[in-house]
Amino acid sequence: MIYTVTFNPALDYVIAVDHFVPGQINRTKEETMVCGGKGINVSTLLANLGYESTALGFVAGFTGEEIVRRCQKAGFHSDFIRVKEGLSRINVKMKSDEETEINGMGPRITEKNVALLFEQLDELKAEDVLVLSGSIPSSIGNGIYKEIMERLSGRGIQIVVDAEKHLLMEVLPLHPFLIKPNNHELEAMLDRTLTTREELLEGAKELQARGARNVLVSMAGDGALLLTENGEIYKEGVCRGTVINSVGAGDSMVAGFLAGYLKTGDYGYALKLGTASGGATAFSYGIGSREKIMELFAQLNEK
Ligand SMILES: Nc1ncnc2c1ncn2[C@@H]1O[C@H](COP(=O)(O)OP(=O)(O)OP(=O)(O)O)[C@@H](O)[C@H]1O
Ligand SMILES: O=P(O)(O)OC[C@@]1(O)O[C@H](CO)[C@@H](O)[C@@H]1O
Repeated sequence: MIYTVTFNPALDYVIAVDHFVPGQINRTKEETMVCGGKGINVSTLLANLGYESTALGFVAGFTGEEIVRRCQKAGFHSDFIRVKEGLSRINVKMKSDEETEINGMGPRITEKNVALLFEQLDELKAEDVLVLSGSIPSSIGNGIYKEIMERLSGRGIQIVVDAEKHLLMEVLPLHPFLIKPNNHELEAMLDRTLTTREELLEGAKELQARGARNVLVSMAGDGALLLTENGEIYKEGVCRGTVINSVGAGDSMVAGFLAGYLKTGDYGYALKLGTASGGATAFSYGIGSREKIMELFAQLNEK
């Protein structure tokens, strides 16, 4: 079974505004609400591709109940812990001349809540896959991903981590199966500018030297490169299409990559399916559909 953990799920309010001007009243010309949070996005795309997964994490209030309802509708299992106070966040994703995001803080998670999550994670079995992704609410220490990985260490569980700088840096010595920083996150982790593909590859090698098994570096409209644990290097461009909103493209890439790898064990195939999945989401409101992913996957194989 694949499990995803989203510490801070969200409803993503995705809007389009013509030429957004700060400090003034702006009006939307399009708006939609989708279920979000990185792990939930991974579960959604996996479900679109026909893969079963269970989404774990914390929800609160009426927004939390709506997230649970939407997860059910999207066709994957969820077993969220209900936090008594506060509200799951509503994150604003605005497409205008530039893409702007305002992400909420989310509810306060207590130690008792975290203990319940640990009980759930203790049930995982060898061969299960665990995806840890997204930010951690300020009420929980930043060491939580490391703590989870230490707790599960030696049990044969493949762990994928997609998170920002410190969260990711800390887990490298615990040998995550896959990490997927984007180029900006890689720069932030290594504290230097990485402009060329060669520089990005050097950066990926550094993260591998610190313990990551496979390093997938995504570069939005410039594609992605993969450094595998066998030392192979794969590069992939992007699919053709019109960008609607790229929020969740990275999560979709992780999900597509996982689905492709679990199906074939072939890294090149996994990267292609990840690329098609990232593209499908960038070209959609919300997470890409199976139909769109397959159309883009065929496009990549034309080359
Ligand atoms: N503008 C685009 N055109 C085509 N494909 C795209 C575009 N943006 C993203 N993708 C696809 O999605 C993949 C992941 O995108 P990106 O690097 O933006 O991830 P990310 O920064 O983690 O995204 P997010 O945090 O929004 O989920 C890219 O490697 C590419 O295959
Ligand atoms: O605040 P975090 O947890 O870092 O990111 C949350 C988020 O921006 O990530 C997803 C896209 O990757 C969105 O669905 C969601 O709103």
